[in-house]
Amino acid sequence: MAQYTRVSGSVGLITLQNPPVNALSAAVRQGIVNTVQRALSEPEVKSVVICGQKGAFCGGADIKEFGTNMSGPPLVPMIHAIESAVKPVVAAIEGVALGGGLELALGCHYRIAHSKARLGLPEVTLGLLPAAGGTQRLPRLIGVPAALDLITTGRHVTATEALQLGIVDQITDHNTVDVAVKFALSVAGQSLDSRRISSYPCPRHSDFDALFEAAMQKVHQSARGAIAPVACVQAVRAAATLPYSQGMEREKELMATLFTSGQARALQYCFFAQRAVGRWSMSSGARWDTSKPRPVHKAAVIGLGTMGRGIAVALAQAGLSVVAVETQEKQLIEAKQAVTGMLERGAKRRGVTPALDKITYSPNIQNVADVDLIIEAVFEDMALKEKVFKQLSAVCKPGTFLCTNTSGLDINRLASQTCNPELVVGMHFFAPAHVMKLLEVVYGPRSSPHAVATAMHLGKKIGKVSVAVGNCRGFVGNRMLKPYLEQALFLLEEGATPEQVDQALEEFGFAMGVFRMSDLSGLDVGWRVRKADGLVTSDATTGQQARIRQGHRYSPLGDLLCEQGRFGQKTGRGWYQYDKPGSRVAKPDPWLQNFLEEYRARHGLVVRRIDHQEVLERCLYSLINEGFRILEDGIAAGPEDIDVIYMFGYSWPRHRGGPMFYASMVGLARVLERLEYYHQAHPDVPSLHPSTLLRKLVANGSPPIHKWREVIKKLHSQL
Ligand SMILES: CC/C=C\C/C=C/C(=O)SCCNC(=O)CCNC(=O)[C@H](O)C(C)(C)COP(=O)(O)OP(=O)(O)OC[C@H]1O[C@@H](n2cnc3c(N)ncnc32)[C@H](O)[C@@H]1OP(=O)(O)O
Repeated sequence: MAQYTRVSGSVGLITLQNPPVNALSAAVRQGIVNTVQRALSEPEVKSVVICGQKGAFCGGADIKEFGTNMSGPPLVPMIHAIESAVKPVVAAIEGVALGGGLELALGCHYRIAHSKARLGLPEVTLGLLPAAGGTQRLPRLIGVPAALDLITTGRHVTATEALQLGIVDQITDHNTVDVAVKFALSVAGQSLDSRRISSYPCPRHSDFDALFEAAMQKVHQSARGAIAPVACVQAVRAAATLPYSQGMEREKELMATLFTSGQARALQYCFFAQRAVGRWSMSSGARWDTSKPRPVHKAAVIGLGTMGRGIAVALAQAGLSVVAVETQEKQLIEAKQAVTGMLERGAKRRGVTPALDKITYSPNIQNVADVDLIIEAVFEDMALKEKVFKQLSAVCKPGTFLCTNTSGLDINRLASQTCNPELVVGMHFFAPAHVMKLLEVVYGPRSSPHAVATAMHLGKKIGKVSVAVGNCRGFVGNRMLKPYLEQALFLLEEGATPEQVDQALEEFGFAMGVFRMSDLSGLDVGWRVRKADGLVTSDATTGQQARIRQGHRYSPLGDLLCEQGRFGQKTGRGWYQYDKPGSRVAKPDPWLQNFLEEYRARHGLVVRRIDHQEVLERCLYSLINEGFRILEDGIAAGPEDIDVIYMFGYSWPRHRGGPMFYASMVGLARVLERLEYYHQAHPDVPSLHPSTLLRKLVANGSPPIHKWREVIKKLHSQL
């Protein structure tokens, strides 16, 4: 809807009304068309102001309408009618002007923004392009390089940057609508010839060919197979090289190909999935809307290794007071230096003062006595963590939440070391902890809803996308990673090379293939865990028996590399070779080739040709299969939780919508059929055995992903 009022005698004020962000639904578009017509037809009205209700101008097209048969007036002629108006139209921008919202503002003759407003064309992040004239008007207004940057990245700009770029004409700290009305009165009757952006020539550039070639190269490098950024460059190129009307035709054509693409569906699913995870629930039935977080003003971090340092930085940057504890004197000094550097670099990037005074460093665990919440980040060793939890429980004030940054150990066991197990939750950060957006908040059987609510709330405060998950080995992310890594090793045994496996996964869209990623994380990390689990030793050294553990197929390849001191990038050798320890450029290693050949010969393994399809199916479907088991076990509340974890923590390509969404796109029947096929070929690999939930979903006619929760509920009620 849009409301129309006449203010100051001669200004028609149009207010978009569709809370919370005044998205351009069919009703809002119809409202704009009607009210603009009315304002233009009333002789008393000399100028018009468009604003949004409740402090938000407009969050763009209504994403919920995409995929439906969109009725109501289309955006392009609506904006054209505003631009062609003979009375000045002023956009009063408060809050956000994003996507179609900014395109609407670009159709107005003047734009006045509040100093706190944010503007942008984020359509690319939804697999689309700004197809309401945004790709044609913005380059004409601010030049091709700046428009390319905004349209291909989708980044939001502040009002100040928008003013510098020339997107807005004025910014104000006062009531934006009042300022806009006053301005509208002052420009009433003036010529609008120079105010219609579509009539501007696109600013020339010394070498358009080179500029667009560089832009295309840049998006190809960063897009990892996403098609929208490429279409954005093509559309801006049309603005630079064609008359406006032909440019609009090109924009429409390109949008048509994007609009119906699977990538747009995936990215729009991601948008809503990211918001859905905030509405968390626990398997006990406790939920986000009935569980109140407790305030956290002061926090402590125990253990200042890589993770602890990142966590301390993330907390301090969000304005919390932090006690950073490291009992090893030398480590404490090094950590202080490192954290100071991280805070200074971060502050420089963001143009703020570094939050150095927010952190106090201490070698003494007793100094956490007055904090509200503690995050333990000591070495990943159960005995050590148990000891620390016991100590913490004795020294902290009543009500202090005790969190652990374990990546997979049992939360319940740690909770049982404390006097108040209901205050214990996992906060699983991802490295580097001050950069990576994902936080798994892990609840054990005794964690209280308040503890979960507090950790989720804190996660949001420090800028993380937090997902609440249940307690099991590896939680959601690392539990699903296990079969994926396992398949990659089996593929090497059967004849593939690390380069081949990585290439297939990188072409799929992962930032790094499994072997390059393992080299980066350090091969010794998993080795230590496998040793603790008693998996590394075997009575046999050759033949099939040497590759069986606890009754199932096991590949000792990773263990053998570690025994050679090949821990990955940090030692200069792993699945690849590197120029020197710490170098990042991975090169195929002839040593590894020989090693694999000898290994296969020793174990009587027959090499065969493995294609990309098999690599993808075995690695991804086994991971997805585990995802179904996680849903079955109630460890994740819904597929969105898993998908968000994989997109934000494991570089799963966003344009494929997360592993569970991807499975729904491939077709559940197809995933089931391929898992059955591979399980028949490898009956000693349980992770290839299709899960009950997958079978149930297929038996139920493979319902769309938003209906899976119903099937899961039914399944749980049958158990
Ligand atoms: C046919 C097409 C022709 C022309 C091309 C035009 C295309 C477009 O305009 S595409 C849309 C472009 N706009 C965006 O991408 C903005 C999306 N929204 C956001 O980035 C954020 O929501 C926000 C910055 C506007 C606000 O952030 P925040 O304050 O953190 O709130 P939430 O993100 O939680 O959002 C609150 C609530 O609003 C829903 N919502 C937000 N934007 C839209 C939208 N454009 N359409 C529909 N719904 C929207 C969001 O889902 C939340 O709802 P729930 O709480 O129910 O999840």
